Amino acid sequence: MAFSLGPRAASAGYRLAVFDRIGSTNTEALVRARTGETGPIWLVTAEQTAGRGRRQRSWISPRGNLASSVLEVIDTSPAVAATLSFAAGLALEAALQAVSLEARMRSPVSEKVTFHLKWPNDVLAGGRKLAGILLEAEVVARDRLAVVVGIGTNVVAAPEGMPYPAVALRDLGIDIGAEDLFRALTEAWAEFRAIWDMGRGFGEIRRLWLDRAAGVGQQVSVQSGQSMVSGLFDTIDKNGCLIVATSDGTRVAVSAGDVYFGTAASVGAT
Ligand SMILES: O=C(O)CCCC[C@@H]1SC[C@@H]2NC(=O)N[C@@H]21
Repeated sequence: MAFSLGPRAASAGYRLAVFDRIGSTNTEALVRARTGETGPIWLVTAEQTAGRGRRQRSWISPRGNLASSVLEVIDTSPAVAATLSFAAGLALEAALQAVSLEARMRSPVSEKVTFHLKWPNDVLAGGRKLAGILLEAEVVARDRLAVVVGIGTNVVAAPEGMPYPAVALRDLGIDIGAEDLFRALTEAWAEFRAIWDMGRGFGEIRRLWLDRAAGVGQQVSVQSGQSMVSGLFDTIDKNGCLIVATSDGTRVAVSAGDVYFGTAASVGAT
C-alpha cells in the first residue's frame, strides 16, 4: 500500500511528498521552506534515519512506524503558530481513534484503547507514550512564517531504553499500517487546522484538547530547564501554557517543559 492524502486534505489544497528513507521529514520541510516551498504540503517517509524530537532528543522511527510532517507557510506570529501543535494533537488522536475502530471491526477480539493527550503534545495510550509532535517555525521570505508540524507514531515498534514508558499500536493489538494512519491523519489535520483558523479558533481547540488531556486536576511536576514547579494541573491558558496551581496558592504558567505525573519526579516523563 502506498502513502496517500485523504479526500478532504486533497481538496483543501495539500500536496504530498513521499520518501522511502530520509533523515528527518521536519528537516526536509524546513529546507524546502527556505528555498521557496510555500505549502501546504505533507512529507511522509517509510523510514526515518535521523529523526528529531523535542528538546534536542533523537526520535527513532524504523520502517513500519509513521514519520510525517506538514508544512504551512502563514502570516502569523511564532506564539500563535505554537498553538497549532494542540490542533495537531487533536488530529492525531482523532486519526488514531478512526484507525483503531477500523482494526477492531476487522478483528473484534481486540480491546478498545483510549488515547490521551499529554501537555504539550504527546499522545499516550494506557499511560505510555505512543506518539510525539515537534513543531518548528522559521521566518522565511517576505516575513512569512514557515511552520512545520512533525508527527511521529509508534505503529509497529516502540523504542527501547527510553527514560519513559513507550508503546506501539501493535503492542496494543491494533494491527494497522502506517499508510492507513497517515491518510486518516491528513483528513483529521484538515479538519482541526480549519477549526484553529490562524489562531482565531484556539478557544475551541483548547476546549477539545482539555477534554482529552491526561492528568487535569492531578498532581504534576513540570521541569523547565533547571527549574521544577509542582502542584495541580489546573488548565492550559489562551496561549497554550500549562497552568500549575501550587500549594502556596499561586498559579504558575509554564510555556515549555516536561511533565511528570504524580509527586515523584522520576517517573512518567515523556
Ligand atoms: O515527542 C517528541 O519529542 C517529538 C517527536 C517528533 C518526531 C517526528 S517524526 C516526523 C518528524 N520528523 C522529525 O525529525 N521529527 C518529527
